[in-house]
Amino acid sequence: MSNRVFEAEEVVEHNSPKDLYMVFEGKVYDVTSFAEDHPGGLDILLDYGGQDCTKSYRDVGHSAAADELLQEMYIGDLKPGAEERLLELRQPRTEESDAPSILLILALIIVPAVAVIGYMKFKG
Ligand code: HEM
Repeated sequence: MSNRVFEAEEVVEHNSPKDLYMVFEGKVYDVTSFAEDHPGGLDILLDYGGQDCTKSYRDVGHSAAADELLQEMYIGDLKPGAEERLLELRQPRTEESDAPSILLILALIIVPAVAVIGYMKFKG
């Protein structure tokens, strides 16, 4: 069976924590299931979501165990020569969730609370 070949256009779409592809040495890996457990953190992986991580992966000096893990997540090959196209298509990171941030929730509680307290003090 021949390996699936991915276009750069397809790989770049997979750049969120729940759908995360990465390219290493011309091969495409679906690291979604592992991303949350990455010892180096999810955040650093998201920086390479849908992108080539060959250099950074090597620079960290990942262990043979890490290499094996990576092989288990292999899903196909990047179209030959498409690395440059990947960079051209680089998209802004997709954030973890579209739920409102904790800061926003706090602001929504604190602002009315301060307003009510202020009003009560003002009334005497
Ligand atoms: C794409 C698949 C990846 C896999 C399967 C993977 C796997 C692992 C594993 C198993 C470790 C534990 C140490 C070791 O065994 O070497 C680790 C550590 C680490 N990884 Fe990755 N990694 C991946 C990608 C990356 C990328 C793209 C970066 C970006 C720079 C990165 C940064 C790190 C860092 C900084 C640590 C060290 C964490 C620490 O010891 O505090 N990893 N990774």
